[in-house]
Amino acid sequence: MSPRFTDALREASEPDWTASVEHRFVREIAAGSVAPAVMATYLVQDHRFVDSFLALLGAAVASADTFEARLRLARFAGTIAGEENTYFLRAFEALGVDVERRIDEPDKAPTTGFQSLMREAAATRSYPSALAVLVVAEWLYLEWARRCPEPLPPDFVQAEWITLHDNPDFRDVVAFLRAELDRTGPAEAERVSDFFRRAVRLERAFFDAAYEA
Ligand SMILES: Cc1ncc(CO)c(N)n1
Repeated sequence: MSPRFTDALREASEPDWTASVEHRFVREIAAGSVAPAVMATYLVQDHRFVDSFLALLGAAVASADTFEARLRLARFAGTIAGEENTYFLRAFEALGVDVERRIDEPDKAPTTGFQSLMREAAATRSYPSALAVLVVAEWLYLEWARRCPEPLPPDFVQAEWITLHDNPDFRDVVAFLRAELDRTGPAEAERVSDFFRRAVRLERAFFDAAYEA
């Protein structure tokens, strides 16, 4: 039996995939021991990631080939714009990150890298290319969050960052995105593989960057 298209993509993205889901950040957040300064640096950068991610999700809404997919993607965009953005604002408050810092802190290289990768994927106006980057972002995050054993850390900033990426609705989103890429990706396998590979490399670098002052 041939493997699923998305399983083959993940396999081809090693060793970066495993280095990401087993990253120091993941081990620390599972234990509730991410230093507040690291968490603040990470979340300031990630809020900008989410901005570009939403733009890419919009491109996927526009390029999807079925009404069902458009509905599912649009509902997911609602979750990010609502629940997830509210988490960021509560976390910034708890960590003492003010608006000036959120605006003034320079982008780190992986943040810039993601912004341009997502803009490039959106500009193709190809649904599978947009999906390739979306699948990496959501599947890889589910895979690390799933590995965090109970009990959750007492600090809500760390606990909710885990549960935002491991809950029934999020699992459903990942299953949907993977199924869509399995269905539409093989027709553009070369371009899709390239986007997937580059996105996984950036995920690893994004975690690394949280530890660089
Ligand atoms: C860098 C990064 N990758 C994936 C996700 C999940 O959307 C995120 N919030 N940030």
